Amino acid sequence: MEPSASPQHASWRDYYELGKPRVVMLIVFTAIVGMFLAAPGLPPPAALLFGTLGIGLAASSAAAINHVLDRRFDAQMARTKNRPLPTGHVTERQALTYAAILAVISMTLLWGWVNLLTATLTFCSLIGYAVIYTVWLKHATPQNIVIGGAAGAAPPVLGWTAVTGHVDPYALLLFLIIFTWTPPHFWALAIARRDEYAKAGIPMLPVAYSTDFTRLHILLYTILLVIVTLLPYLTGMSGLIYLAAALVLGGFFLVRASQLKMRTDARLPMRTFSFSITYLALLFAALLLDHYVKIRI
Ligand code: HEM
Ligand SMILES: CC(C)=CCC/C(C)=C/CC/C(C)=C/COP(=O)(O)OP(=O)(O)O
Repeated sequence: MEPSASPQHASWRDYYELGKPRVVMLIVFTAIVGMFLAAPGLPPPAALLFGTLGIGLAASSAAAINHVLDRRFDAQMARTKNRPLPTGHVTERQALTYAAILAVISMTLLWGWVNLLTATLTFCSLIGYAVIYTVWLKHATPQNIVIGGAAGAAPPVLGWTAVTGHVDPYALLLFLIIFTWTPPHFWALAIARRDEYAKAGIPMLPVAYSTDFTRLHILLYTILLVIVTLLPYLTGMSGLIYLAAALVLGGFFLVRASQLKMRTDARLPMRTFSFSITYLALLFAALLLDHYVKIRI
């Protein structure tokens, strides 16, 4: 075994990877947008700072637990086999200790400096992803990511409650957007990685049914997503800047999803997956911009 593969050589980079930093960055961004939308002016600095840190650390802790619980499956897939646990760079004990430290800091910040509701909901999201999705849902049903998507959709609600202390119906609209976005986001990748999921025995939609069936469902969810993204405008939460962004971005997503349905070009699934990430980042950026530069007719 290479010296670098020994647990004694776990580097900061291995720990950084355990927290799935790129996914968590977008999750944290959606939480921050929730905080800004919850406040008429600017959110209180303590809620902004400790809320952001607390939610980000909880999401990273959940991701580290996912690395531990999924280590045997990760070892079987090309996409995940170089993660810190399958390579032996980090031991299970090290990863769990790291996850526990992050979770304790997160809960201390949220409970102590934000509010109990945000701490409780964040803890539920952590358990939802790290345990309920990873251990049970992922292996139980091809609807795994539809149901498990609730944990990933929670952050804007967490951001909102960090500022107001209550769950607002507008925050639930943001939840609904991410909840509806998750199936096209993940299933596009699942088509590209279908054979690996099949090899690992994980019943993702393209494995349990077919890639054709999955392509159809990506298109159907994308149509639903475009409709759901109109709700912030229709309910008066957001103005015309947001509406224009939702329509343009939604139009591009529909084109991508339709191409994916109609063509068998092998590059399309990963292009759709990458686009889904840009889409969500820009949609939430538009919500934020619109909150401060509101144009109405
Ligand atoms: C149950 C819900 C979700 C599932 C099953 C899922 C699945 C995945 C998978 C399998 C990857 C590839 C990761 C890798 O190769 O390391 C990924 C990447 C990504 N996901 Fe998700 N995702 C979900 C929710 C979310 C949410 C809620 C967000 C953000 C709001 C998000 C943002 C991202 C980003 C930014 C990446 C790219 C990471 C990179 O560049 O390595 N995902 N997702
Ligand atoms: C606020 C809070 C605590 C939220 C936690 C939510 C969270 C971290 C969601 C991440 C979603 C995600 C990366 C799923 C990957 O699925 P997978 O684990 O099946 O993918 P993989 O095969 O890449 O590991």
